[in-house]
Amino acid sequence: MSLSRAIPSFPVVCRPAPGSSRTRLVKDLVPKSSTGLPRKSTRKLLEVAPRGASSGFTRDTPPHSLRRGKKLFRGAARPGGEREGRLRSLRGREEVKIGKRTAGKDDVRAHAQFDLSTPAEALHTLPPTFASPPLSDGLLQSVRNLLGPAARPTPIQSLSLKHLFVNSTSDEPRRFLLGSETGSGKSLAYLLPMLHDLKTNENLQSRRMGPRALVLAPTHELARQLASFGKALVHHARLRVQSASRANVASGVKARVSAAKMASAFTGNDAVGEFEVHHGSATGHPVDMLVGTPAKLLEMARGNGWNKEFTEGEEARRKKWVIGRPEVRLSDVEWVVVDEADVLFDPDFIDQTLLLLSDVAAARGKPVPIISRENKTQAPMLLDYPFHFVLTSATIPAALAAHLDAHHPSMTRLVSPQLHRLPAHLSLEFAPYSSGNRNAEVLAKLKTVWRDDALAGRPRAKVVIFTNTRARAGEFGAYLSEHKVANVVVTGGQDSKGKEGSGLRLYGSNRHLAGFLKPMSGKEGPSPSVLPLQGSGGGGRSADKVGNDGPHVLLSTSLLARGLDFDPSVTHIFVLEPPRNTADFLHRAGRTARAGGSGKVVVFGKAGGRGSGRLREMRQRLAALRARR
Ligand SMILES: Nc1ncnc2c1ncn2[C@@H]1O[C@H](COP(=O)(O)OP(=O)(O)OP(=O)(O)O)[C@@H](O)[C@H]1O
Repeated sequence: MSLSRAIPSFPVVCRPAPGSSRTRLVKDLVPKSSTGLPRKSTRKLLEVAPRGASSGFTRDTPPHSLRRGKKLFRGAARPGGEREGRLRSLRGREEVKIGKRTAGKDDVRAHAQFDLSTPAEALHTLPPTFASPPLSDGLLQSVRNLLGPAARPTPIQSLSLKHLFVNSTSDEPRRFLLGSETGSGKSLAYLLPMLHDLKTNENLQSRRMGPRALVLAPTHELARQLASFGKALVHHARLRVQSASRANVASGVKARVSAAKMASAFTGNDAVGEFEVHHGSATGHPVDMLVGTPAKLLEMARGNGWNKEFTEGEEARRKKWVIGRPEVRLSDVEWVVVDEADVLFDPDFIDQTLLLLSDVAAARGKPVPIISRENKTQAPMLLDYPFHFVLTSATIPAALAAHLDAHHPSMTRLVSPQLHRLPAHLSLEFAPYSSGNRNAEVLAKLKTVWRDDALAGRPRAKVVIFTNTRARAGEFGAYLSEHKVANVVVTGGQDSKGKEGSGLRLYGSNRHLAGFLKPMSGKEGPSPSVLPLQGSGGGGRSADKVGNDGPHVLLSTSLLARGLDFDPSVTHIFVLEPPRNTADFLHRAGRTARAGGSGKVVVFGKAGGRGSGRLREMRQRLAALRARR
């Protein structure tokens, strides 16, 4: 089959909204509204890890030793709209019934934002260790190298070990939603069964041209990190993992790579720049797992410029807009994972995501209907994708749950008991601005953190500061520079002219970001940051090796709040204004206190007057999540 024939010929009925996905992600990650599709009566399989498992990062004892029993919960069928109606009628009352228990206002608030329909008390026997089987020997070795020999699976990983490893001869597509709090190891929870399956069913003789697994992520930064993680895992399994995302280079540096080089990266030859190239193996077989944003993967599958408005006629010729050659074919794709599914199914991304999924289905010879959120009158229809389909998220907004109810009613939802909660060892401080000079107050707080570190003999904390706008990130970065505090600003709209990129303030490149991200190891042994886990929750600071000569302050918007695995040396998150919704807050806060480690979030906001309600509201919402039983 030629590459062009792999591209579906049906008309495109949905186009991504204008502006890059990256730009829109920076603006707002709010799941604004549901897809508009009516909720459907559904019966699905739900299972939670036991509550006693806590965050699950215990190293010495199996995390599930406190299990109280076992039971597979099958959620009762829910008539369309029942939950929404129930919530409406509940608002304003002090105590209400949710399921079998009485809930307070707190629960009602939490229910309004997130899907909490998975009951918390369904208890199970789950695998307490990483073992072979079900893992292959090679994967097990990689896990031990990455996490240390004593590492135990987290609850979401135990659920995955139990349910996602199935008889490899089964043709039945696996469909799962994995939900667990930030930093709880969801990447491994989907990578292990997927890589295991790819290895088990590997056939080096077949003339395969395209990837066998796609992992979708909302940002290039996350795509690159997931690809690095995947590479570390497949070291012993000898599979090929590739990031489709271009390097995030410093301002003014151009890193275009020719289509020929792109193509060669997928056939085992070398390339530079755009791709992190895994040098060709002896067999020269193409990439097994490809990670990228939906926009990037669509571009590779359909050809560069496929979504430009003017592809034919005078204007196109004038502007030299020509649809490029497809660089990758989708007919070999057996697995699709949607990481950060709540974002990729939110209104800003859902069209691209669904289009890519339908392209894969069509390329595999089983086209599915293309649904469009614009066509709200459509009846819910099943999307029976001909591949294994796994979604993961640290938050399950009601809109995502509605989409799954409507189109994937049989999808199994596996959730950890800590879903929609802050990490166990994360402390929270609210810091209302007390003067008109907000910048000075934040700087003073920063200095207090570092002074405390010095007094305690700890290495200086790295601090990630989130703002709601790019302008604010840039402005505060400039202020810090004036006060001799080196910082990096990584936002979706860096100054491409490099105007402000001089001096102490750096406009983010991969190198600068790397100083804050957890380094990847896996070949020789665990990375310094995962070896010595200290304190009750483990996850002590890494050795002072991770770019600690560079800036200790990173400023960003929501761009970096999703999925990125920050180093344990990032012990503080500053949130300069309350984010627009709780989900965004949970993701920002979750960049610290990862993998059972500890950390602190300081939330700034107006103390009084106009706009002060947002801080109060954020407090109430977080209290609601905390109070949830
Ligand atoms: N079983 C384990 N024991 C110890 N560390 C682990 C374990 N599983 C994963 N980790 C580490 O935990 C960190 C967080 O993992 P990961 O990024 O997959 O979390 P996540 O749940 O996807 O978070 P987010 O929701 O923020 O994307 C990683 O550094 C990973 O190496």
